[in-house]
Amino acid sequence: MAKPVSIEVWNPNGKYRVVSTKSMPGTRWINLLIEQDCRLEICTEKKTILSVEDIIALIGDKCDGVIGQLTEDWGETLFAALSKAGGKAFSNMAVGYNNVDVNAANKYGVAVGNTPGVLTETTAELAASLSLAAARRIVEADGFMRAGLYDGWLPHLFVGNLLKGQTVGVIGAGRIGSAYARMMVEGFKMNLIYFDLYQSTRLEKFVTAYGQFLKANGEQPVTWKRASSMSEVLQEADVISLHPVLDKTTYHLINKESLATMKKEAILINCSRGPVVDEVALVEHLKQNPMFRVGLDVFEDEPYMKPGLGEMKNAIVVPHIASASKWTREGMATLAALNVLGKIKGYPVWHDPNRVDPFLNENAPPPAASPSIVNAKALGLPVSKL
Ligand SMILES: NC(=O)c1ccc[n+]([C@@H]2O[C@H](COP(=O)([O-])OP(=O)(O)OC[C@H]3O[C@@H](n4cnc5c(N)ncnc54)[C@H](O)[C@@H]3O)[C@@H](O)[C@H]2O)c1
Ligand SMILES: O=C(O)[C@H](O)CO
Repeated sequence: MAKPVSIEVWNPNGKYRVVSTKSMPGTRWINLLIEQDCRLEICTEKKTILSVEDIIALIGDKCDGVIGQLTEDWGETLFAALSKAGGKAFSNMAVGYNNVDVNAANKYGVAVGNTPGVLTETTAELAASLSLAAARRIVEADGFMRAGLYDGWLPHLFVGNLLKGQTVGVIGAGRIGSAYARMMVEGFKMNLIYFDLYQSTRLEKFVTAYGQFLKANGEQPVTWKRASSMSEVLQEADVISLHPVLDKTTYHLINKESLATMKKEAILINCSRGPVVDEVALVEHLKQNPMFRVGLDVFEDEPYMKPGLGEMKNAIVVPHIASASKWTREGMATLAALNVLGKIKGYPVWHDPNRVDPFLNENAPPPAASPSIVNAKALGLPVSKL
């Protein structure tokens, strides 16, 4: 028998019971649900990561939909429990859904939502921040200053890397990877090399046009190259940022062998998912190559770091905050709530998950659709014609 879990209740007499496993930023998502006759229960348990047992207790005997988090294990057990309680809607409050077994959701006919687009620029900005912080050794220098070690300007003090004219490498040039590439190319006049399973024509066009602009103004034009393999990117780039989805093709993409092919003074950024990098191999590489630097937002066994990582001066580590801007987090909450609401109300699925702006406009009612359902096709859900 699962232990009861503490909750806060909104609109107790609502017809549809929706559960959110965490409190989420903003109030728009709450209002949108209660205006549409939902009784909303928000879990108020103090512990950060809820167990499967906790979530089963939250689902209870009758539940129409759940908004969950990327830290939760949404597999067979939870989808079976949700389906038994009459629920057909789940949404992660995240764009990544590697914590969700979509096949299990399909088996129980549960729609799985995610929150693309609203976090693209925010996440790319954190990847750019880590790139700059690593290149210019900002965290090390800050620690030095606070420790009272600064006793005057010196020619060799915290010398780092100039980005201008260097090559930025992007692995996974989807929404976030492309936004990051544009920031680094336009902001720092870096050349681009990227690897993705698909061609990113818009990104290529952008770099070409910016290169032409620079040339017309008497500056060195920036260039782009689509690599035919990931190893080409690792060998050629000075700064490499990882932005693929996590699946079996990207697990430990960066490992002992691939690290060995990178430049000794390269910078590696990971704002995708921890297991894309073999963290044990990375720690060893950082020890052997003091001029190699990393900026990590995600870790292989979150919330833990592999032994030794926290002591490395050439590593910058932050706690999975890439999407943590107020606008983005409130928007993620809105999209997640609307994914669940849309399925409960029988709305179609939005036609383009890359263009979710209409759902984020606070001055207008959202479209009658679920913004992004990743298994819409498998479940045969209708698509909005708007
Ligand atoms: N750190 C964070 O807080 C944070 C925030 C947002 C997203 N993310 C992660 O970033 C990922 C990407 O998000 P997005 O919105 O850009 O998704 P996206 O689907 O637009 O982009 C992912 C890209 O990866 C590519 N890809 C897939 N397999 C590949 C492979 N084997 N090699 C190279 N490229 C491959 C895809 O073709 C696609 O272009 C998410 O899945 C999530 O895990 C993390
Ligand atoms: O996948 C995601 O959305 C992130 O990891 C959290 O923003």
